[in-house]
Amino acid sequence: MAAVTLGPEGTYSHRATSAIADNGEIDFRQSVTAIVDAVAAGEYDRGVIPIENSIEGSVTESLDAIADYDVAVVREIVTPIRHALLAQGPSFDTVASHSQALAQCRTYLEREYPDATLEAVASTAQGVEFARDDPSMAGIGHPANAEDGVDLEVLAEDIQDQDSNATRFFAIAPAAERSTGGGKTSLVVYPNANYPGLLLELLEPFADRDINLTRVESRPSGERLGDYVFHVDFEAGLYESRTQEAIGDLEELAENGWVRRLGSYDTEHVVE
Ligand SMILES: O=C(O)C(=O)C[C@]1(C(=O)O)C=C[C@@H](O)C=C1
Repeated sequence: MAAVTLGPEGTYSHRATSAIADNGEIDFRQSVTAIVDAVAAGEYDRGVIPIENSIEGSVTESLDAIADYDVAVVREIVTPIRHALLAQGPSFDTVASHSQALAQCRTYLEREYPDATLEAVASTAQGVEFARDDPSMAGIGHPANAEDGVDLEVLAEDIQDQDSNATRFFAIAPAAERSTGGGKTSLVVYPNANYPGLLLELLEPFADRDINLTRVESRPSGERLGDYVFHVDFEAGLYESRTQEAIGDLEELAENGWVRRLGSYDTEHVVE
């Protein structure tokens, strides 16, 4: 199975992909949108993208990409994120990492390196590559990146603001692989309407059928200010009649917009 994820080698996305790629080939892209684009075009069987972090919240580029492209979500992968600070030595003036990782280590960086310049780069592993090439830079990423090629020093481990730091990834597939089986389902709803009580009406079909929502996130539709697309995740499969009924209600409410079924899936917890 050929899979694609955020590169270069050694990102957390790469680690999550290894857990589902069955020793198949893994290729890399520099952005989430490029990954979703490649899977939608049928170039890969699977793509793995970060969706949500327990400290920093949504990875908004991922939410927008799965709303914009026709792909299926076939699995969710939850993995702990334990960051290390890696450099050639203790004298550096710039810390480079993915914006999510820099934000997850905000308290540590403000306390220990208040004068360092923070540089957001495409991924954690990319930041570590910069540190490998340049003694004035440090990177934040998984500690295993220190051993790859020229050794880097692990200056500190477990520098994330919360010990329980975890990120949720989606495994995506070409749209034809959308499944109705699984314990969870994700939808994207664009009501294209704005009136008092709209959000309440969108949630009632789930409450009425005893379906537990696990996440509701709004993203700007891009059409006009104050107009939103809603990402809704819940604990039921598309195969269930209560889910089909709830989606039927949503489709009536969104008669001027659309409801996209991303698919049903199960969760995998990856600890390493
Ligand atoms: O840069 C990486 O290593 C990634 O896989 C991206 C990413 C993210 O976008 O959230 C994944 C997990 C961590 O939360 C930090 C960064």
